[in-house]
Amino acid sequence: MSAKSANTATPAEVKTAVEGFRLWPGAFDAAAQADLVAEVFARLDQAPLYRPTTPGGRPFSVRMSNFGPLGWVSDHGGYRYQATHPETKRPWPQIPQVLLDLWAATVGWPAPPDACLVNLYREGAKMGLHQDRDEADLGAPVLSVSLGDTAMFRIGAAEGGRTTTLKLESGDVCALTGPARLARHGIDRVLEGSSRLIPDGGRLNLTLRCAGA
Ligand SMILES: O=C(O)CCC(=O)C(=O)O
Ligand SMILES: [Fe+2]
Repeated sequence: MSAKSANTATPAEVKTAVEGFRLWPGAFDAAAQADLVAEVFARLDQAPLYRPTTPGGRPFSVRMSNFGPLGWVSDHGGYRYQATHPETKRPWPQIPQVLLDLWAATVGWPAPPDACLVNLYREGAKMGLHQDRDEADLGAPVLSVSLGDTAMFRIGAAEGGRTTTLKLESGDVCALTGPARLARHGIDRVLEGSSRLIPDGGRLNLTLRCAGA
């Protein structure tokens, strides 16, 4: 299915080496990317980016916030979803409509997402290989939008074994579905300065999930 709602000239889904890992390169055109970045930063005024820590107490290199009824957080209490920002204690802002439309146009899951994690990568930030498994229903897909600097994304099967690396560029959309829902994945590095989309530079990643029951 095309991601027409993302304001594009019918982006095509491309085949990848990992079954269930779906990729729509250039799903957002330049104008749609700029609109989305503006919408995201306006919402971040209400829910500022912050640097979470791992349950063991190490700060993430990525700065984070969330939109939607539930937001992913991490601290000494573990990984979980909660309805409020850990620092401001306020509810997260709403998920932008364009992202809800994108979800409906791509992954075809009957329920809308209730969580949108916002990741900002700057100054060498990266994300180690991991699985997304803090959601109540691990059958629901995970959909992610890349904006700004290009990322080197690594992905491999849930069980382990060899991994594949591919570039995620600004405007690309990808999804972990079906057999790839629990795929191990991470961001090895971000190619600093490869895009001028984000004010003050960097890479923004928006990840939509069905987190609650
Ligand atoms: O930044 C990305 O593209 C991946 C982010 C991710 O895997 C996560 O937040 O769980
Ligand atoms: Fe992830």
